[in-house]
Amino acid sequence: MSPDLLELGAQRIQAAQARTQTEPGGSGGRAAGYAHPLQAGMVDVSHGRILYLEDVTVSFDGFRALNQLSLDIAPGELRCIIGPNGAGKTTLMDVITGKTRPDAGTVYFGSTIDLLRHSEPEIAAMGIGRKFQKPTVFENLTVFENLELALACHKGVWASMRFKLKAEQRDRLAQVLHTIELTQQCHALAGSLSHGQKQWLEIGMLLMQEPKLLLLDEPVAGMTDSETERTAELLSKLKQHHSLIVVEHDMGFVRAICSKVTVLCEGALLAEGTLDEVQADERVIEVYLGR
Ligand SMILES: Nc1ncnc2c1ncn2[C@@H]1O[C@H](COP(=O)(O)OP(=O)(O)OP(=O)(O)O)[C@@H](O)[C@H]1O
Repeated sequence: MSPDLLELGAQRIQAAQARTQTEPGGSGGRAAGYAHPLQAGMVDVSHGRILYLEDVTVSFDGFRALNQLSLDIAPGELRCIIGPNGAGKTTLMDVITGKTRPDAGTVYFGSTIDLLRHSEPEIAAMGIGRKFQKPTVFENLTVFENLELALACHKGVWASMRFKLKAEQRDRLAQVLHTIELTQQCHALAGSLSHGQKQWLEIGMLLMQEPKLLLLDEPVAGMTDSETERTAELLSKLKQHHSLIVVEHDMGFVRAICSKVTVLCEGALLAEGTLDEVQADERVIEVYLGR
C-alpha cells in the first residue's frame, strides 16, 4: 500500500468519524450494530465473524475467477486457503482488499461494514493488512527505520514528514521487534537480512499498523526449513491477537499452523475442514492428482 493511498484512506476515515461525532441524535446507522453501539473505526465481531463473504462472483471477460464463493472467518482464526493454480486464491484476496470489485455477492468486515462500499485505502485504514509473496522492505533503511516508516505512513504522508516516535510507539516498535525476533538486527540494513528475515520484517511493518485481519500470500515460499518453522511459530503467536488468512502451497506448513483449511477450485469452494479431512476428500485428491 503506497503512502498516498494510506493518506487518502486516513482522510476519508477521519471525515467519516467527524460526521458520526457531530450528527446529533442519529442512530449510528450500520456502525451502531444491533444491540452494540460501536465507535467509528471499531469492527463488530459480536456475531462471531471478522469476515463474511456470500455468493461472491468475479468475472474477467466472461470467465469466472470466483464463482458464488462464500467464506466465514471467526475473530482470532487462522484460515489457510489452498487450491491448484488458477483456483482463484489471489482474486479472493483482491476482493477482500478492494482491489477487485465482484460482479455479485456480499463482503462484510465484522457484521456491519460492507467492504464493497469502501475503497482500497479505506479498507487498509480500517485494519485489513495484506502481504504479497515477494518481500517489499526498504533495503537501504535499517530494520528499525522500516518499522518506524510503516507507523509513520499509517498516520498519513503530511503527518509522517513531521513524525517523531512517542514513548508508547517506541514500546510498540520494541514489542514488534521482539515478536518478529529481529531485536538483535534492529540497526542492520534491511538489505543485509536473509530472505526469511525480510519476510518477518514485512509482517512486522504490517503489525505496526495494528491490523485486525492479516492476509498473507505464500509467506514461506523460498524459505529454508528452519525459517519455515520459525514462521509457523510467528503466525501461531499472531493468531492470538489477529485474524489471519494465509494462502499457501506448502502442506507441511499448513499442517503446522492451521486448524481449518478451505480448498478452492475453479473459483468455487471445493472442501472445508481440517487438513486431514480435506486431504482425504476424493474431490480434493482428484483436483490435485488429476485422477
Ligand atoms: N485480471 C485478470 N484478467 C483475466 N483473467 C484473470 C485476471 N486475474 C485472474 N485471472 C484468471 O482468473 C483465474 C484465477 O486466478 P488467480 O490468480 O486468482 O488464481 P490463484 O489461485 O491465485 O492461482 P496461483 O496459485 O497460480 O497464483 C485464473 O484463471 C487467472 O488466469
